[in-house]
Amino acid sequence: MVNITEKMVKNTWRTGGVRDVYADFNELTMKIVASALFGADEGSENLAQVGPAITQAFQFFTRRATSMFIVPEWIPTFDNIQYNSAVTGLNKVVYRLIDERRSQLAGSSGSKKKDLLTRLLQATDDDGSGMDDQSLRDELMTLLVAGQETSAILLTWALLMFALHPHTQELVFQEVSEVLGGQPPRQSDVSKLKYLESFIWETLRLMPPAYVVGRCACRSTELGGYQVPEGTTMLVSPYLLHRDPAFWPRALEFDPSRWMPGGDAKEHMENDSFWPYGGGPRNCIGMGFAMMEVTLVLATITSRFRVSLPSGNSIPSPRAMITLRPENQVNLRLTPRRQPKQQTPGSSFNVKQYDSQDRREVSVL
Ligand code: HEM
Repeated sequence: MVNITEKMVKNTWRTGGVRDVYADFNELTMKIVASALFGADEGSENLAQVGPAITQAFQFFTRRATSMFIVPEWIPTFDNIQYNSAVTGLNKVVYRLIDERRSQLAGSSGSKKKDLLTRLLQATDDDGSGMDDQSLRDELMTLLVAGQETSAILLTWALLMFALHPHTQELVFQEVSEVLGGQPPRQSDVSKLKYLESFIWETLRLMPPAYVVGRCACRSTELGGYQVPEGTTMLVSPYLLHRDPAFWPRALEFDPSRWMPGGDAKEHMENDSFWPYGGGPRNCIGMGFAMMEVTLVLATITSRFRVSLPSGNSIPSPRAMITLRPENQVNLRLTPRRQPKQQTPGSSFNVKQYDSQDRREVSVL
């Protein structure tokens, strides 16, 4: 994760300037998730084919989700033809990857790759049988689709929050400098970056990428005084829940310190008024991956750049599609920071330096 982010920062963002961070994060999270799932290397032909095909399939579903009339997929409209060709392209790449890896693992030297594909290919049922190609393809595609865009959106809203609440950005910078001592972040640093974690929870509270979560009643029941017939789909909105003043004091205020020790937010994780990753036994399987990814990416970026909204630009707004994604481009200014001298990592960071004068409600979003 860090290597891929460092490459983006060194190659694409090197001199800073104004960038559409939403586009950059979509590319970045595609590379990260593809590398974790099937070891697709940056610049590889496989990755070059998967990225655009996923984007095309997503655009199709987005248009579908917001369209009044749904044309069955077998009718050869322009949209359907494009979608079917994207799926065919994706299948071709994923089946080829599975084939190649199967052969490598069967060969005498095995495969050095320790990604999810290798692990799934090595997994067996109690009767000794492994997964067939279609099940493998379905697993990989589910994780790729569920794990790429959501993380890109969260990273985008996080950078926008940095720009809108500069004092939180400086606090993250101080903590990151203190903990990392000028070195790139490592997995073991994640648990030490408490303020950054709080910042991410607060971004997820106000701007949850999965703004709505569905449940289907498997039998008729009564819920909150309403009769719910079997088969009914019900939608719960984390977006509304997280902004409800009945559950959240100062609900519209962006205040990461509410998640710090002594703050009042953590109890909401237990009382079901905080649902950015859903809830119950079918909650998000990728939560740990996403939190690690977003922490490492933000730590890498914060130590190198100050993020701001270019003067004269309006605040980018969200659009509730399948996910709560930015309506348009999210152009932010990245100003390179002077690199701090390498120092011994420490832990004297103190959130009491928090300056409340600069708090601002996010009702504009
Ligand atoms: C910021 C990033 C992410 C957010 C906000 C997010 C959010 C969610 C939400 C709200 C659900 C529905 C849970 C429910 O119905 O209770 C979900 C399901 C799921 N997510 Fe994520 N997710 C993220 C990242 C990821 C990643 C990185 C992966 C995998 C690499 C992933 C894989 C999945 C899968 C497979 C499911 C379906 C689980 C099931 O039905 O059992 N997600 N996610």
